[in-house]
Amino acid sequence: MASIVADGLTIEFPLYHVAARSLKKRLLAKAALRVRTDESNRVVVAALRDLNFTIGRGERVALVGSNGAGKTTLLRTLAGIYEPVGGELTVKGEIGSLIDPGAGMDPDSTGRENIRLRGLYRGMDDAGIAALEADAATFSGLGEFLDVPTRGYSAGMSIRLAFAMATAMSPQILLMDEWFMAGDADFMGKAEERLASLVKGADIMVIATHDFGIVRRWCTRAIRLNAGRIVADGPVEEVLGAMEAGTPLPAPEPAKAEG
Ligand SMILES: Nc1ncnc2c1ncn2[C@@H]1O[C@H](COP(=O)(O)OP(=O)(O)OP(=O)(O)O)[C@@H](O)[C@H]1O
Repeated sequence: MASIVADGLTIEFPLYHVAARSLKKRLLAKAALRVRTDESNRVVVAALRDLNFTIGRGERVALVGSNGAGKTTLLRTLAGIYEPVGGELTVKGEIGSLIDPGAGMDPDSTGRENIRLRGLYRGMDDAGIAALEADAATFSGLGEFLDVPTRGYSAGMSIRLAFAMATAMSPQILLMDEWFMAGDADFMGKAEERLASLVKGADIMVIATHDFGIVRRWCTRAIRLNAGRIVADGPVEEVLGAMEAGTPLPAPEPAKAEG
């Protein structure tokens, strides 16, 4: 059964090019809550700090919070793109991610080749790959562009292909960034039904979004992040209601300084 368990999950990014002593000092003083120096005297930004949560089967979770809160970082960590520097993350179940349209695509290969590569990566047999190719070709509506290297695709074309490929499979855990819901109107009209059945078929969905309409429509639970910490976690109306009412956040704790 699909599940996600985070226990003290922490993600940090080193900030390179911050070697000059005075700049480092100024940065640390200004952003003391989020930035610290590590044991190697590097300046690091704490993108996620000590997160604890469990997501189980049937939950559709929205990650909400202001810019830089950590939503995308958490989504990417769940997808296995970032390694935690602290704590533990246990993800059980096959993941399908609609996070970066270019992720997992070879820019020098054509759309069609990328579809085949994805099928191979998923361990599909020839018949499965042919079916995937036919389905993604029809659904993406890319026509002759399917035989052009994806490097030359516009953002909208990349979304179409990524969407077509991802929704042709049915992952147990669906990870999604909101802009996957923001394709052109024509395409989204067609995509809507498919997205709904994808969400329905998944055991767990996690979506990062600023759009409360999307949250209310698709989600059962909201986790609110602020400066890399969870500040609220509960039913959608409870979390969004507090955000809309402007309920003040608890005072943030500074990142632990080591250097
Ligand atoms: N690759 C990276 N290198 C360095 N810092 C990063 C990196 N990715 C994210 N960060 C930092 O981590 C913090 C969280 O960023 P993140 O993109 O996860 O926020 P977000 O909630 O998704 O924001 P937005 O709503 O603007 O997309 C920010 O301070 C950001 O600058």
